[in-house]
Amino acid sequence: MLTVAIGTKNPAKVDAIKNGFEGIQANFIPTSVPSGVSPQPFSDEETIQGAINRAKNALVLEQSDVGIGLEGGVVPTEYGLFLCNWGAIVDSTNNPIIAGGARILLPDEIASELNAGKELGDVMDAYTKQKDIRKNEGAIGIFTNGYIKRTDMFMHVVKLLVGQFTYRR
Ligand SMILES: O=P(O)(O)OP(=O)(O)OP(=O)(O)OC[C@H]1O[C@@H](n2cnc3c(O)ncnc32)[C@H](O)[C@@H]1O
Ligand SMILES: [Mg+2]
Repeated sequence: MLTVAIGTKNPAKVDAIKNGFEGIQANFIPTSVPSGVSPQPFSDEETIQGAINRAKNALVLEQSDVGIGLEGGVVPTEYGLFLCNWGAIVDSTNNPIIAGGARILLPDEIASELNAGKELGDVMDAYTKQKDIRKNEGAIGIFTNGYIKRTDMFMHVVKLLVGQFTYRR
């Protein structure tokens, strides 16, 4: 059976990966690996690099057939600060395949906290007076009023990855 190393133990990401591998029998191994980028990535490039690093680190650590990494970040634009999300999938033969997720603008009061150096996960917990928003509906779930939760958004990314991966194989 295909072994898939997952470069995180965050349940919002792990569930997205398990559900995104629709129709494929696989053994999933969530594992803690370094992203190799800052805890709060601040560009598409840095967020992509984090996703690729997680995928490669997980593959090597677990000696699996496939490694997969998901990374959240933000991107400053003239419209404000966007949430961004990226994923990467690797096997031992291929260059990583990458795919991006939905993006929405963060409210200015959240953006200013991030610009001051805080991590979105911590800011969201303080803003909502809840714990571990990042492991549950996420910022995207809060600001879309629950219409798109973090795991839904990441599952879409995972399907983009798995689809490209199986097409090329
Ligand atoms: O355990 P890991 O896999 O690291 O999961 P994480 O929730 O920290 O996720 P990322 O490292 O990919 O996200 C980078 C930062 O952005 C935060 N973040 C990203 N998306 C978020 C969301 O939708 N809701 C809350 N925090 C989010 C997260 O807490 C980190 O501070
Ligand atoms: Mg993190």
